[in-house]
Amino acid sequence: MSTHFSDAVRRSRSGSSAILVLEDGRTFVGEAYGALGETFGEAVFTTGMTGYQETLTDPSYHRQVVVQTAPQIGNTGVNDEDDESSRFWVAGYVVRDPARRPSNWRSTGDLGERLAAEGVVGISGVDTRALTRHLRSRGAMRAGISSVDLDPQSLLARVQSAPQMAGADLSAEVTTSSRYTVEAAGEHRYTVAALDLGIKRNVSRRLAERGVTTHVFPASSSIDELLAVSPDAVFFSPGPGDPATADGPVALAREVMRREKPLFGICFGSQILGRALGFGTYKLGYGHRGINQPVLDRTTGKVEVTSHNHGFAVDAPLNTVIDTDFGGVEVSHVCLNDNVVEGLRGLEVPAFTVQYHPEAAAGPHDADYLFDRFVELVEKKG
Ligand SMILES: NC(=O)CC[C@H](N)C(=O)O
Repeated sequence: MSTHFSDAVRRSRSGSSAILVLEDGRTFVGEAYGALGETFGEAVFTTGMTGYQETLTDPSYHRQVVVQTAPQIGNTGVNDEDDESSRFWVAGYVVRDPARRPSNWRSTGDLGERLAAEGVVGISGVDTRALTRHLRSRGAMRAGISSVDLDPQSLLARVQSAPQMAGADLSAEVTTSSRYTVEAAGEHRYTVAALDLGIKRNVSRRLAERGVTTHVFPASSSIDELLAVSPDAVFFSPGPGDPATADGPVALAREVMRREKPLFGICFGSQILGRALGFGTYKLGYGHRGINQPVLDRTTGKVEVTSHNHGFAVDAPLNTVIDTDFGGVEVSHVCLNDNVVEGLRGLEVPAFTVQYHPEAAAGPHDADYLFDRFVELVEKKG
């Protein structure tokens, strides 16, 4: 460790020191936040000003070191209502200024303590603006956080041998071990079989509000297992990892479409459906993560402000009807920041997808209508 560097480590504000090392060698010094220890993952930034609890519990962040661009994190503590799954999933957590004293009427605890209890190794006191600009110009990359080894060179060697996100097949690590059911709220109207590739609770909640009973299935389920609950429709969930690895779910999506069951896919589910229709997927430079991404719904001409969390995207031509094994398909939604494909729609097969998060949690509710569209598709089919 250079003298200059150890001085910086000693100067850190309080508690234990920690370092963050990116795979290109860029290093940030700060304080340990959450659990003490060492962790590795893909460094990505999210721009949401609210919703850190939903972010931390979103399974799609599995194996990612999440950088919050919002400078103050933890102000409203944690509560018993906002978890999007049964645990924290992020591989590591990077913030600038953690709240010393959380305050909110729903708060039941402190974020730093919850991070520690969940075993999430984090770092605070980081210049998250500089880090974000670095990731934005160089791209998302592997990173390590350590409060046990403060030597950047030795940490860098381990960062460089950590697994990449490209090629990562993570569904089996986040999916439910057995099937469970989320009952419709009020009168039951329809039954949906949902493939859990890393589902968020708000998806089944949004469906339940519309009279849908959702049976949530493990990622490795077969078409016969799905059909055994006599679903009116099938849903493919969001989830972590590289869609290029998801051959099992891609084959399943083709089976669903062959049977002309209505099919809706969100995010990872959208990428899988894209592949099932014959499109490729690719890795974005630094991804879309935040809750104010503008998306154009080309079927209505309306712009919606939406919640995103994706590092990969579907490669499909924007301005034409595309001929696929399942008939004509068009790009229904695009991101207005960069023209990335944000949704697909079958013109003959009853299937559609969005690459972003109509379930929000966190985020605005502009895209809530997509759950209505799903139910309308089921109605039409029935
Ligand atoms: N939220 C998601 O479903 C993410 C999908 C995929 N893992 C990506 O990063 O693009």
